[in-house]
Amino acid sequence: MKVGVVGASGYSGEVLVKLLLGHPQVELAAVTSRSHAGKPLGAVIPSLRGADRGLTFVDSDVAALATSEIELFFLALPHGAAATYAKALVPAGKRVIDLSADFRIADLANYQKYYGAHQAPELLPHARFVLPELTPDAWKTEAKLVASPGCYPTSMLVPLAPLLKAGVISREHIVVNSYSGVSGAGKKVEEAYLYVERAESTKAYGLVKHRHLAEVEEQLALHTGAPVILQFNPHLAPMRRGIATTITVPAAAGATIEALYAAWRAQYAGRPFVQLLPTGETPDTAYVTGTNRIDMSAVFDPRTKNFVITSAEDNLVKGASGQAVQIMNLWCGFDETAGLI
Ligand SMILES: NC(=O)C1=CN([C@@H]2O[C@H](COP(=O)(O)OP(=O)(O)OC[C@H]3O[C@@H](n4cnc5c(N)ncnc54)[C@H](OP(=O)(O)O)[C@@H]3O)[C@@H](O)[C@H]2O)C=CC1
Ligand SMILES: CC(=O)N[C@@H](CCC(=O)OP(=O)(O)O)C(=O)O
Repeated sequence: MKVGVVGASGYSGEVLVKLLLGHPQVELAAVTSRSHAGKPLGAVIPSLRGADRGLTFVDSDVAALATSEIELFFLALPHGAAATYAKALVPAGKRVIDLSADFRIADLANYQKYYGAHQAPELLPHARFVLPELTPDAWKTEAKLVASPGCYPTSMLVPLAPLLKAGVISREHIVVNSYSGVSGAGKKVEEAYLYVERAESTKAYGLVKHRHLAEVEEQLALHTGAPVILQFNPHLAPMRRGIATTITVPAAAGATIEALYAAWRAQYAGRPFVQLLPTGETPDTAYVTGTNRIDMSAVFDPRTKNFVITSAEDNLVKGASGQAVQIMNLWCGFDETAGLI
């Protein structure tokens, strides 16, 4: 099957390209970028020098992509831009997996509250938000367009959704602190992301209403049947990639750590990309970088009666491109783990 990456010169695009070049069932047939059109892939992504299969960047010309032989496109574009591509590709019969936020939020008013005007609201009924370990299978036949979850949302939804559903944690007073590598901000030249600003320094940002709350709260309400409100505190950490998330939440009356792990095991038994670490052992971004895994664990604090839950993932793999490949695998009937570790 021929696939293409639109926006292949960005951070998530680069990781997608590498995963797809190593995928046993697909042929990477197009890599696009407006600013690098005409350049060999290995000249723009130096880690692929000599290994770029002769691919050359083409312009991100949506009309040409819509009439190409390519069956499935990954959109690794900023939100807003992604919708304008989907608007032409989906009616042309292409499958689209969008890494941006444009189709993650089913409720248009909720999208507009955080992102402003939507460029293709007519596609929303055909789009499905898919977090493979949580989303019921119906999406595989219903979707024309799949929204891959955000990086921070993956790090919270995977731990929280089964626990809220099982009633082992409180629905209130959920506090989430996340620490992201700087690649999470995309490949942009801004003072805030310069080496001198970010090296050996950590700071909170995006308080108190980060845009990812839109999809996290919508998904938690969907999975658990009632509204959930989170306090979300994102931080920029001095690392290239990775997200470490710590969630503090009151335990439900009588809930034990064993009940918490039982709820996780019930949801994730047999899922290759969710690893449960024993209570007392905490996940580390160093051990998930380059993998499609999310590692997580929890501990009960008898003093405060809180559970403290921690997760770690690579923002560019399970938080973006690896998860998008996992979605393609499930959508196209390939092995879920094809091309992924
Ligand atoms: N970085 C991360 O950790 C994560 C990112 N995402 C999402 O994935 C998407 C891509 O993110 P990321 O890789 O970080 O972004 P980057 O800024 O690193 O890359 C963006 C890519 O899109 C292209 N592009 C930029 N503007 C436009 C436009 N208006 N029209 C067409 N192409 C454009 C750029 O190439 P050129 O300008 O040459 O065309 C580049 O290839 C975003 O929606 C982001 O929110 C999701 C999860 C995690
Ligand atoms: C560190 C950093 O700046 N992170 C980005 C989120 C990462 C991202 O790309 O957002 P999506 O997952 O929605 O695509 C931010 O806070 O806006």
